[in-house]
Amino acid sequence: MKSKASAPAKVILFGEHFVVYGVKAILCAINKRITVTAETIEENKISIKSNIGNLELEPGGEITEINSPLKPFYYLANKMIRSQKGGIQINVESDIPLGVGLGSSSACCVAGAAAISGLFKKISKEAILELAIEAEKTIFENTSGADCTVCTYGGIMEYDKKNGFSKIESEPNFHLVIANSKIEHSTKSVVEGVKEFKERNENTFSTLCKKESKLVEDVLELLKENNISELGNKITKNQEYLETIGISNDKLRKMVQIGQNKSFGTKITGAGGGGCVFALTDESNLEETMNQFKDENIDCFSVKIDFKGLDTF
Ligand SMILES: Nc1ncnc2c1ncn2[C@@H]1O[C@H](COP(=O)(O)OP(=O)(O)O)[C@@H](O)[C@H]1O
Ligand SMILES: C[C@@](O)(CCOP(=O)(O)O)CC(=O)O
Repeated sequence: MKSKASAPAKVILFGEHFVVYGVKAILCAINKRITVTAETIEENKISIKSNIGNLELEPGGEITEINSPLKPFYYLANKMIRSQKGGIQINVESDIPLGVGLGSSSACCVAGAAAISGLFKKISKEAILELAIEAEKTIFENTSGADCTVCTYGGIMEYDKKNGFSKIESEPNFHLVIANSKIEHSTKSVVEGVKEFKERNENTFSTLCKKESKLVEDVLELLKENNISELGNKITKNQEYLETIGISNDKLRKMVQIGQNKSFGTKITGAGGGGCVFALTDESNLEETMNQFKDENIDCFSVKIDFKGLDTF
């Protein structure tokens, strides 16, 4: 028996960090994917193969004792296999760069949850999402669940901690150029740095939260109108707020400047401190924007919104 699923990467378009303090963020899924194939096997083992390494263990192991980036897959396989005889072989194929804020971990957990559960029974998307969030918590306990949600449902969504997510139904036709600083970041430590900034600058931070909230409300209107150039101005504004809270650095600032030359607006996406920036473009300035990064030897690629989300085969 074989089961296969794939899930997309994601970008935070607006509101990272402020979302931690209750402000609404806007995220979208992008057309880079992780595909997971699961197969039942006769041997009593869980075997995981990926481009980042392999893991082979018997079922029934203690999850807290496993020290491997492939732990979420083991968690899922172990949970689904229960008392059944035999084992599971899992194969992971990815075109999402890892550890740079594009949600490779969430895509793994969502595709993994769907492929592995699919070996035993058909479950709803809601149930797959729930399983995926449980699996993601084995590597990042404090996940808000926003990343797994957008990987599951695809498209663009607004998200806040209190009300959860709500899909944005407009389908803006933009391209994002993603440029990778190749500096891996630790979301946890960057988030801690922002907390320290907040404690030292309570008034400034509270003003920024209000400004970000207003910006996000404006963006929701602009998305309905598909007003790309004005959306670009909001991206530039959002980047200023991210600079103020100290999550940028020389390399990211340089990359933002390069993106600004030809795109409608460029900003950091995700935690910052490293990771990626994205530049908003359409057909008219996509190539020129890509060339700006390439001329400076910065790794970049273009993506579109993925409206499909989780796909099962
Ligand atoms: N190709 C892959 N194969 C197996 N696991 C992967 C792969 N890509 C990502 N992962 C999982 O996701 C983790 C990276 O997640 P994280 O550091 O949060 O970065 P990101 O911002 O890309 O989600 C890895 O440690 C691993 O657990
Ligand atoms: C900084 C933050 O807003 C986003 C982090 O994004 P990422 O892990 O870099 O994809 C933290 C969070 O929302 O939990």
